[in-house]
Amino acid sequence: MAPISEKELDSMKRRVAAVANHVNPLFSTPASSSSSPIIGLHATSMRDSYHRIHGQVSTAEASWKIADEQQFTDIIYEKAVGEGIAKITINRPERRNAFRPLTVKEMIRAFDDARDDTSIGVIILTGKGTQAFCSGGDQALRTKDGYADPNDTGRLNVLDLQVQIRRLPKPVIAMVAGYAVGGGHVLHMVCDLTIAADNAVFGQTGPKVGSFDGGYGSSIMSRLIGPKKAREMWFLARFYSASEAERMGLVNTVVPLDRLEQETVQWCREILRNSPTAIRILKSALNAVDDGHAGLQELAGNATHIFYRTEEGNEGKTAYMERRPPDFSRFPRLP
Ligand SMILES: CC(C)(COP(=O)(O)OP(=O)(O)OC[C@H]1O[C@@H](n2cnc3c(N)ncnc32)[C@H](O)[C@@H]1OP(=O)(O)O)[C@@H](O)C(=O)NCCC(=O)NCCSC(=O)CCC(=O)c1ccccc1C(=O)O
Repeated sequence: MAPISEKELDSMKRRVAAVANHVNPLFSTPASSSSSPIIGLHATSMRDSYHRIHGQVSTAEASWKIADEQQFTDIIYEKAVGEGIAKITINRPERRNAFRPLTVKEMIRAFDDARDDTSIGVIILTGKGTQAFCSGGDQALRTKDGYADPNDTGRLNVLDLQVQIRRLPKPVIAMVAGYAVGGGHVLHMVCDLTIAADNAVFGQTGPKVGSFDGGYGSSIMSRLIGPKKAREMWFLARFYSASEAERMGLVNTVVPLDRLEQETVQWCREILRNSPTAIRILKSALNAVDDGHAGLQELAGNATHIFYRTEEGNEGKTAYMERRPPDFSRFPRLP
């Protein structure tokens, strides 16, 4: 038998831990979201039978291991030891984590890896340090074609990243400390959930610096905060505090800066003990109407994915391979 690589071993450990975390009650302090309007309900539900059986998720710090086989320079790519969480950190704090084309290319590779790793169930996107999540495209590298690394033709390759996050069949959580502005603001909006630190600042700067995002940056924003507020945010290009952003529906919760990662990891753990297939389909379902044909394709692709795992789906393939007519008669025509 071929020896198991370190990567495969890591992956196996994460899958086993996911099962263990589900069946073993892990009693610890309940998730407390000071700003959550449903805190009372959340606290009450801790006494129901689900919580008696499953307990609370652990609030222990995650232990991160670099998953950097691809030698990144502009990002840090990590996976939590023993649990299904990946973390992608934009690592240009001296530029307030502005992205250049290389940064985006590296993020795309890391997201691809996290998608393909079956032991990963949730991905955190964040920025290095506490001053910025991301300040958008690196203006020093902006050319008339878009953003270009030295000797390259310019492009707007962050648009590919936005589509990748939107279609990725696992939840992506933006963990925001400091500025999330310009294209950085669009990135957090494209993520499925946003957990903000109390020092977070949100806003679009495009109209001030001669740029705009008329794609997801406009349509998703309008869905999140409503058409009037979206116009305000783009036309005036003001900045908003974390609490204003929470009131507007731009973020899921706001926590003290020193609890940002703990809270985010706790949300990841809560997601991880739920059904991966349910989460996968819900993500595509929640995007489907807005994403039109692409949304339908994503949702329907999930149906095919599940169908391939059924006896009925398999009978068609097996019959074809055995050069015989398929026998679908044993499968009921359900009402
Ligand atoms: C983020 C700030 C508000 C932070 O202010 P402050 O804390 O005072 O720090 P500074 O001293 O300003 O900055 C420190 C240092 O970082 C450099 N820097 C910061 N942001 C950028 C940036 N975006 N590009 C290049 N460099 C940046 C800054 O120059 C300083 O360097 P020094 O050498 O120390 O002087 C503030 O920094 C700020 O307002 N930054 C600019 C924000 C901005 O306008 N971003 C660009 C918006 S446009 C965009 O992101 C387009 C993205 C895109 O590709 C796109 C294209 C097409 C469709 C959609 C999109 C999309 O939106 O994604």
